[in-house]
Amino acid sequence: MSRTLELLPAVDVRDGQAVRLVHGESGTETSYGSPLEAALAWQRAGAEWLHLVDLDAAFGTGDNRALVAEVTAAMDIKVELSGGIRDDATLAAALATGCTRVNLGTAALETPEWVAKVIAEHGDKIAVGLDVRGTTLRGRGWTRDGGDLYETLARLDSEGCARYVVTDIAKDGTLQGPNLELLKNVCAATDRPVVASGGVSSLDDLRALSALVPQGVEGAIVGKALYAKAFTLEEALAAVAS
Ligand SMILES: O=C(O)c1ccccc1N[C@@H]1O[C@H](COP(=O)(O)O)[C@@H](O)[C@H]1O
Repeated sequence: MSRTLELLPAVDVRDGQAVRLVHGESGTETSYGSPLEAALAWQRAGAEWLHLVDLDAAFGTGDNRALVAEVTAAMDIKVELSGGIRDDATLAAALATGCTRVNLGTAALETPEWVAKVIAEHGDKIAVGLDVRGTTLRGRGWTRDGGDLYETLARLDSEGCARYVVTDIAKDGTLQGPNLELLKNVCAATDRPVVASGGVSSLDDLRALSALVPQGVEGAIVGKALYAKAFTLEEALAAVAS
């Protein structure tokens, strides 16, 4: 039986607001109001997952931890939590929200021993976000280079990482379509499931990502396209179901 592409509508939180960025650059925010209202709207529309990001924690400009915990607690659906999860304390706080899994970015680049340890301890509750420009990973709010994509992928595979969330920074927030070549290359390099992030602009993009499910693309994060009303979440769910 062929699997259906999972859709993860995104709620990125900056300074208490749901926002979208362009290329993940601080200062490019468009605000979309209450994160809780946005998350509840995606849940009402039929989402099975929420991709929830604390952008202040990712950028190191503070955090929205209490709000992110409040949103997670209000959800009946699965939540993937990202942003600023870099040590025992921030990981414990993230897992204590009741989220389904967390997504580690910077930590996988800067503290690989700690990441290997928490992968061993928490299994598939840990995903690693591979945020790339070309094939160079970026951390600390995507402001610093963090090594080669494929070397890091091989290391994380050997440590038992359960899943990767792959973001093409050049596409993120741009409505230019996902980087299908990058996703195919990552899927060819690992047998772990891959969640695609960045660039989704149309239902055809979602159909193109669905065609990569047999190669290992498990899901797709959808952000700007939903907020810009390029399509509704109901339409997106129908498109990947057919
Ligand atoms: O999602 C974004 O738009 C984004 C932009 C800039 C930086 C990070 C962003 N999101 C996610 O944050 C985590 C990384 O956080 P950290 O490095 O672990 O603190 C990762 O999931 C990014 O995709």
